[in-house]
Amino acid sequence: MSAAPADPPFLDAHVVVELGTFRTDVHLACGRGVTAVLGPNGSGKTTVLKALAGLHTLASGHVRAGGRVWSGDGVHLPPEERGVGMVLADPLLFPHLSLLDNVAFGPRSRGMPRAAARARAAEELGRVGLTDLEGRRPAQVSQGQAQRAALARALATDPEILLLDEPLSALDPQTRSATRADLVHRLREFAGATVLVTHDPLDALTLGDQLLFVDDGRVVQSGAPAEVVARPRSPYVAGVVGLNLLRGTLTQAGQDAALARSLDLGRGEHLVVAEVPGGAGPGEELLATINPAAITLYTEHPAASARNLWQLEVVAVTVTGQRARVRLDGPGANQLSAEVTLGAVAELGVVRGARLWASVKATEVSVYPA
Ligand SMILES: Nc1ncnc2c1ncn2[C@@H]1O[C@H](COP(=O)(O)OP(=O)(O)OP(=O)(O)O)[C@@H](O)[C@H]1O
Repeated sequence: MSAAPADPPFLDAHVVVELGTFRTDVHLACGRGVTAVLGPNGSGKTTVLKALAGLHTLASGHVRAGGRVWSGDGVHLPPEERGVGMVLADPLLFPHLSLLDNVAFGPRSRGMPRAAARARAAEELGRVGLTDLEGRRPAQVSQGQAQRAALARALATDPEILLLDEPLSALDPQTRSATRADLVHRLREFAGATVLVTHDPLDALTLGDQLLFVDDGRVVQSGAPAEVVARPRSPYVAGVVGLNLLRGTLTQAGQDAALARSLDLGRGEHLVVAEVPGGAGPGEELLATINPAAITLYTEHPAASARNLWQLEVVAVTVTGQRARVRLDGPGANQLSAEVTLGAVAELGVVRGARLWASVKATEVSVYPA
């Protein structure tokens, strides 16, 4: 008996766009729910959104949504014929219209009679908690309220795909946090697929059902948030989820017993680990993560010799609340980050240029196939 075929993704896209010398080549397969797209500046995130919206023509590939072809096979539907709603960092509301008329503009421009469009707008504003403010103009509401109105406007046209490009980035931290909570609530009720472009790991982890990391126009990793957080596959992804990532090969058996379970990091450096993935053989390439909080710093060579010990230079210190993130550099453990208390910063004299010893226990290293 053969298994029933899986449902095709609600949004299935292979976006190949050429902008001058920059080429984006990204596959997206999204079910209903939120796909969060992360990547460094200039990596192609907005290009993907614009291609989905029909604002860029594909050099090749396709965009299919809700069972229809939007791009590809000789088709290029203009933006207004795609079922997309878009929210950018700037809410871009018409200043001379009330919130109600701003939101009604979408359905009106798609041919809905005025009274019906206003009723639809009122319903959408109610869903983002703005009923009391629907008669106000954009200048008479807060930044967060304006952004919620922009979301209502995007959803008032009943899009199949909702595209959000850094929707919270222009908000101050407190408004951002409240608006993020509103967004989580509203998106849960949205029946289509949402593609959210963001730089903020918290946005991605709280809103995303799946994460897609893009670098230099390519997907470098995708998966469920828990999977990505546990097993980052590139330094960029590891940085976003706050882990150190090292790559090495499993040491050949039969060498020094102390190094029996270790990764050869190159340049004569080894990382001793407690466990290796089942079935991994000598010479196999592996990835290893280390939580910055698991790294201990010393000013002198510690007496109790931890197996993983490096002498490194402090290249940056950043403070968040009661803890400091210390970026260290040196041979064998390039760009290692440690997280220590502010007390330790004072005690150890952690300043840029200081040379410190950093150690991590083998049991604190998590190893998985590269
Ligand atoms: N119209 C254009 N013509 C030529 N190159 C462009 C054009 N638009 C964007 N680019 C280039 O394409 C690359 C990707 O841009 P894109 O805006 O998609 O990046 P992004 O990941 O959204 O960046 P950011 O996080 O900074 O918003 C960049 O190198 C950018 O300079």
